[in-house]
Amino acid sequence: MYKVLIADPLSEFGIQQLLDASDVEVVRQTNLSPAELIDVIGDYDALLVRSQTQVTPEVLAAGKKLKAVGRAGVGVDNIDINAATQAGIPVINAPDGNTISTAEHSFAMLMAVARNIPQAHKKLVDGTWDRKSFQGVELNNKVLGVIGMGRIGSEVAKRAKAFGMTVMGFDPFMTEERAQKMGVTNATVDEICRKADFITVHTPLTKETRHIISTREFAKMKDGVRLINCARGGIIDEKALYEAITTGKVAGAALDVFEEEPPVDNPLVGLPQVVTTPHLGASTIEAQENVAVDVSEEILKVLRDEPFKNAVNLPSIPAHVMEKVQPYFTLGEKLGHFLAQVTVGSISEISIKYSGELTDVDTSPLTRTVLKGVLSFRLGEEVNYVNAPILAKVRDITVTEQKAAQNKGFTNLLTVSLKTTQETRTVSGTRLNGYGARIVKIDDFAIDVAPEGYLLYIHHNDRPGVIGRVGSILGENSVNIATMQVGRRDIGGDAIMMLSVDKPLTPELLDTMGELAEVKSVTQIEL
Ligand SMILES: NC(=O)C1=CN([C@@H]2O[C@H](COP(=O)(O)OP(=O)(O)OC[C@H]3O[C@@H](n4cnc5c(N)ncnc54)[C@H](O)[C@@H]3O)[C@@H](O)[C@H]2O)C=CC1
Ligand SMILES: O=C(O)C(=O)COP(=O)(O)O
Repeated sequence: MYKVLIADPLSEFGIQQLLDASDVEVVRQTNLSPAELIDVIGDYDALLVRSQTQVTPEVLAAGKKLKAVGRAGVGVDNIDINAATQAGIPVINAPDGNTISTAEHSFAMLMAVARNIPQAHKKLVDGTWDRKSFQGVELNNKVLGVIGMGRIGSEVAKRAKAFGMTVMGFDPFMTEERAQKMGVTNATVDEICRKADFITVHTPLTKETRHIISTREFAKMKDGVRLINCARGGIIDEKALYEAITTGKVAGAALDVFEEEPPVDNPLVGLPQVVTTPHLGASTIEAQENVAVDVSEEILKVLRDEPFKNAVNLPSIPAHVMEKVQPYFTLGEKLGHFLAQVTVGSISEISIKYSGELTDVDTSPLTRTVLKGVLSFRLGEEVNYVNAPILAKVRDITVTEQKAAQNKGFTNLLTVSLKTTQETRTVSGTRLNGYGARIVKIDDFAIDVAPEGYLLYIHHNDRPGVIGRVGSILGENSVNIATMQVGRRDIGGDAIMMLSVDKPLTPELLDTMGELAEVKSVTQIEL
């Protein structure tokens, strides 16, 4: 039974599939203090949060059983991604579900600041019919600058155009073609500052975007400009914004997010020109249902060891790539695991060669499976697809990927080599139609073995009687042979035997086999 802790309020409808899952127990405990969370997290397999709960390195370290952290929303700045990656914990977010709600909220804020709606409302509620103080501005024919033209920024731009605004957008990933298609002028931050009547930010908060709008940028802006931040506090420098408003440069600002949340003694809150909401961008029935459904679905997949998408600490795999690489995930892992068991010495290099149709796609997800297979032999459950590359790197293991169009007759062929301080060993595998995964080559020996169960890998001299003696010893010791394959280079030369057996051999029996005449080595492998 998997235990899932929901630490921030999530939509009941959205988490229904978790509640319905017979292999999951859901516990809802919101408003836990950091110390309380650290205290309880050790019992849980997954943790689900929104933006409130801080998932610190200490929380992750205490979460000994944690297999996933889910974020029902986009921004993951409340989760220590580095620490999660080091610990091999996938962080799953729900990037699509709240786009429209946040774009609509941003637009509502833009209109509120253009027409002083909250201020006028408040005055009327307080008893004053004041029609003079709240003259606003039209949006029609005004210039809107959008910094960050991702999901939300693009939706805001679309709505602005419907209101007759000219839109200038800045995003390092926006191509000229996409800008044209959207009817947006591709601009720099500098150009936006000089020309825009309204500026809205929709980037994540990063080192680069922190204070992307500050004193220098305000100085370039038109008098009477209005700013909107429904992304993250700190993208607009709050001190510089306060200064720009109080000196009359900026006519107004609409803020849904703050450098410190909730804001404490923040002079912007309460300024007559500033409209504020308490981080409500994603707070709609629809968005909350969407993000909770999305993240619950993904968390279930992680817990059940099924392929998942949207992990922020794993590269996402497009569907057309997934279709090609997924059938090889298990094979990749098994080839790695096989080599880790047959090699001696400490590993210095893992190289993977892909040939055939796999050369057309990004094979890095497959490389992760190979690394997991190699490293998990020694490091056990500590290794997974998230942390395998880091664990290899900290151990100074070089990982190389090679692609060769030539495929030696197989639709696809994966060849993995492991270089250690003492030797280099190589294994190749493929998937055969109707037969599934097969190991087809070990070092220089052609072979055909299913990579599963208990295997005995015997290196011997090609002499009459060796195979019979091996079979007899196993039979005398009640070890049933399921399949047997032999491979040799030349008649009477170096040869290998690969047996799959129904149960593992005792160390004593392995020693006895190793002492047989003409047998050079016997290695037991479990796949
Ligand atoms: N107020 C709220 O409740 C909500 C806030 N958000 C926040 O909104 C922001 C945007 O979310 P999405 O549009 O879903 O993300 P997104 O990832 O689709 O878009 C972000 C865009 O910012 C761009 N970007 C990154 N660095 C940049 C830079 N230096 N200059 C200009 N652009 C840059 C990226 O290229 C990307 O296109 C995030 O910070 C997210 O956390 C999201 C949902 C709700
Ligand atoms: O999705 C995001 O990035 C948000 O900021 C929404 O935050 P929330 O889930 O409403 O606490």
